[in-house]
Amino acid sequence: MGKIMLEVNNLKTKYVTRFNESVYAVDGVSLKLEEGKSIGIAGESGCGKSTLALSLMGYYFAPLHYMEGSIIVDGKNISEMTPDQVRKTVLGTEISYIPQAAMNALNPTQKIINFIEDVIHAHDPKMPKNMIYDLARERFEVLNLPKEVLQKHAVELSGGMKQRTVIAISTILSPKVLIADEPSSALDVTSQKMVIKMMRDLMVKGFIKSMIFITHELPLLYNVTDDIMVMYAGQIVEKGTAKEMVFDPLHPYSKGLMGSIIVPEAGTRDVKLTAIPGTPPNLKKPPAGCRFAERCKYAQPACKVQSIEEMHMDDGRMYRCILNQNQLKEVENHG
Ligand SMILES: Nc1ncnc2c1ncn2[C@@H]1O[C@H](COP(=O)(O)OP(=O)(O)OP(=O)(O)O)[C@@H](O)[C@H]1O
Repeated sequence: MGKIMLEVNNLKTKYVTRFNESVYAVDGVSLKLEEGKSIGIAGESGCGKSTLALSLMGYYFAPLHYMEGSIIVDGKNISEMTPDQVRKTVLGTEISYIPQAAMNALNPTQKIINFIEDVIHAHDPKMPKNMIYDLARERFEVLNLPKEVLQKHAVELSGGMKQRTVIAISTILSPKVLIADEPSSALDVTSQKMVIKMMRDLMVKGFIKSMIFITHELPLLYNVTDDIMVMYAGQIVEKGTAKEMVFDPLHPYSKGLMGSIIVPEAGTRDVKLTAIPGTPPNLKKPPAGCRFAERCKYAQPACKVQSIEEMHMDDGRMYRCILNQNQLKEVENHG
């Protein structure tokens, strides 16, 4: 096993709304990410992926609140740091986050090099301009961006270039963990894959140490991340290698998620277009039993009352269901 870059144990976070209601958006998430590895996190809209990304940085501001659990980045526990400590000692260097639609958030009045200078100077106020240029050019090369882009404004760039520029800015301090939330959803599928592969190249070249990608599209992660976790209603319901998860999902929700997605590349998998009926539960009052039970065609009476623990298998896979694979097959065949 390689060095652990990120270890998360039983992390729970919630939003507190202005009506003082709690939304339990991340409820007991654990994960381990090794140096040189990537994890993809997939799930439907509203299942807590973005909240998990925000929570992993340990940077909590109302309405998001930390409840319990630990986040350890390269041996350092960041879960109990103040936002100010996190800003100074974690963001950019330990963990860097590319939020959804980040490419549209670039201030149009600034040149690209200015963004890069700002990020570097927040961390190292004395770094001279020529060194900043060198660092920027190095990243740009891996990301296939001409150095002229450094002198341009965001509005002058195409969508793909803007996306790659955002990645260059976010990784300029060589973070140990890069978290990218739907890093490329505004692009076509081929460009999306390209963007994700470029991030991988950054990791291979040592500019970042590990990565987490968040996406709706589980198959997009195949061939791109090492492992995939499927998230549902604030919990991880399944974890396996990308290949296992795409070709042999175990949890009924992952099976449904695979079936509800059109696969971009022919031959990746036979897919029938069947959306999962129903909607995720309200996270203000999550169900006592399995959170997916209301939508699950395999559900048994016990599923709705009994809390469902993670089931760890000998081969390292995990899924959260009281039925084993034989029992699921049995239900499939005999109802
Ligand atoms: N600021 C907020 N205040 C209260 N509840 C929130 C807030 N932001 C998100 N939520 C709720 O938290 C839950 C998880 O939302 P989150 O955005 O993390 O899901 P997601 O899987 O990232 O969805 P998407 O793929 O659409 O971004 C949802 O029930 C959502 O309504």
